[in-house]
Amino acid sequence: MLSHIDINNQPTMVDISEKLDSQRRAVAQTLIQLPPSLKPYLHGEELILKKGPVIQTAIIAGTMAVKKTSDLIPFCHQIPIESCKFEIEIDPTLMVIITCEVKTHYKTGVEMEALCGASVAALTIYDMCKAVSPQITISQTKLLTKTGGKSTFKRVPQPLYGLVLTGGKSKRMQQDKALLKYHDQPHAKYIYNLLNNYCEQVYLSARKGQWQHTELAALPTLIDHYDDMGPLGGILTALETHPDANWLIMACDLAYVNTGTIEKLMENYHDHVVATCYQNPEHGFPEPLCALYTPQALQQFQRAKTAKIYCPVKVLQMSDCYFITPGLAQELDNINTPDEYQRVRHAHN
Ligand SMILES: Nc1nc2c(ncn2[C@@H]2O[C@H](COP(=O)(O)OP(=O)(O)OP(=O)(O)O)[C@@H](O)[C@H]2O)c(=O)[nH]1
Ligand SMILES: [Mg+2]
Repeated sequence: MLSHIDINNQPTMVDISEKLDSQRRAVAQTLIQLPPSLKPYLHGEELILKKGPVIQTAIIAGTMAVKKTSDLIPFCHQIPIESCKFEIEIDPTLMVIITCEVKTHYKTGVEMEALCGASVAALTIYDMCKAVSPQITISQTKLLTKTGGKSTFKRVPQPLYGLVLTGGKSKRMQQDKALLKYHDQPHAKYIYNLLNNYCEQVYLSARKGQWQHTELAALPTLIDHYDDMGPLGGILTALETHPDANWLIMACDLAYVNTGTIEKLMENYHDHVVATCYQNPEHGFPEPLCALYTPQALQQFQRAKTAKIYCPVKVLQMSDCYFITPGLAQELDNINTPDEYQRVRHAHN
């Protein structure tokens, strides 16, 4: 029998009286697209309107809503809320990203509380901004994660494909970087296997006939649709081949990447940005050749090609990205010359 229906087929609150307490956490998110007419009211991370500070008010409203969830949703239990945190970010396109995290130590989960909090915070922003313009869209209210209790939930990119960029000419290295060994196999194959643990399908990105008669020949490959465009040509080929996919994209000359490098990208997956990517710890620029792209990347790369911008760093600099920092400074070093290669080999041994 369903626990939401009683013996008379009437709806009922799930009986949790016999359940034991456990630590629980839920994170929900919602997005609000504000129109450009609100731009003049933006002061740093706050929107100041006649009615008051919008973001601060939304956080207060959202927190109150979290505590009131069981009053609003008929079969929600009253849950002792032990922590409620909001993060509200406004991106350059005036997309407001509301994230609400709720914790409790109780018999049942707090996902409804997190969703309710995010929703009411969004409605509060709507209410405060509508006098300037009602051209506001609230969208994509969703649960991001839920832990504790019987089942854990985590939102994952779907579908997720992998791409190992190998189409370069390795001029500086004077031998194919994709075939160099940092572990016990050609490094392109090592990265291919690494990505395969997360992706539905992984491809090498290469020029026509490039890996004939090598260990890489047997791996599924996407042949560049565009010549002389460098990695951008390979990335664009992949994005065009599966336009609805998310992509983990990695260059074959990243000697230090490991499971942790990918886990961190996956943990920070956000479907409303163009890419989740590492930020170079020294120079601050985004690292496009070790990144998790969403389907929004296709349009950005096509635009770049039309504008004759072939540098993937520039494409990401012009895009809305979610930045993360590498664990170790060297984690994303690409190895381009025989000297660098020897140094890595020495360090390994
Ligand atoms: N698919 C594809 N990948 C490329 C292309 N050019 C470079 N790449 C890959 O992009 C990554 C970074 O490129 P570079 O560091 O310039 O590598 P490279 O061009 O082989 O090396 P150099 O010839 O020394 O510049 C490497 O994984 C390359 O294999 C290309 O035209 N097509
Ligand atoms: Mg090159």
